Amino acid sequence: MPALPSPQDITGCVLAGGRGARMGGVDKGLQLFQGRPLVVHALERLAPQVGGLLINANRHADRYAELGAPWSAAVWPDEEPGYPGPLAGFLSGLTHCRTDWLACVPCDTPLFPPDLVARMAQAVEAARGEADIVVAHGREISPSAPPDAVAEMRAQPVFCLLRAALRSSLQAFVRDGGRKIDAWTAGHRCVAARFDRAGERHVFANANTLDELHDLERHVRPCGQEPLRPLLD
Ligand SMILES: Nc1nc2c(ncn2[C@@H]2O[C@H](COP(=O)(O)OP(=O)(O)OP(=O)(O)O)[C@@H](O)[C@H]2O)c(=O)[nH]1
Ligand SMILES: [Mg+2]
Repeated sequence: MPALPSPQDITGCVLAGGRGARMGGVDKGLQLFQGRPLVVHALERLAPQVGGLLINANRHADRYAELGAPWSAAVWPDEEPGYPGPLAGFLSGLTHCRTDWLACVPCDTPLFPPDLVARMAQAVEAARGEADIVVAHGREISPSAPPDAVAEMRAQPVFCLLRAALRSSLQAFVRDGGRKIDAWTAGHRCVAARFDRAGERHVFANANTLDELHDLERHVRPCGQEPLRPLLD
């Protein structure tokens, strides 16, 4: 198998299966961002990077199916009940993808890098194919923060590239009550992909509350032909 996964080897999975507790329990992926549901922004940005798409959601399956239709993105819920966390979303994606790799992104981070998947794939190649998981690393700075705001580079583990063969390991981990992403990834060959270039200060800014969502919205160019970008990088 070649060391560099190509887009056709990768299914993109938009994670929209959370409780949205900090947003008052709403279904986050359906919240509007500049007039369109967050899940649509994620699908639109991920589509050119991968061979196919799926959506992981635990509520409003019909609505997600309708929104995913332009990309033929099927909607799958968690296998485990009770909102066990993002690992359950990874598991659902690994169960239903038909490619060797799965690229996960959350639904609440509309500025994620347009070359996210290619750079995670390059990290597999840099490891000469000796990697089963790539986790994105980057800063998480709101576009509304002052220009001199600083934040540490840190793992952004819901942005990851997973080898599909990890499914049974993840299923066992989740069934045994495992919930922490890093506890699971630590048992596998895991490498980092760094997103620290000019213009990448805000790429992992995510909306966990409605205030954060509106704040993010105010500081991003209205959508046009170009991917969403912060007003000031
Ligand atoms: N499938 C699935 N995905 C989840 C679950 N919990 C969180 N996620 C996803 O993981 C990503 C990051 O989670 P959060 O930003 O905390 O979103 P959330 O869990 O909906 O929000 P809070 O309830 O406020 O923590 C989001 O894309 C969520 O949809 C879960 O139990 N199942
Ligand atoms: Mg979040």
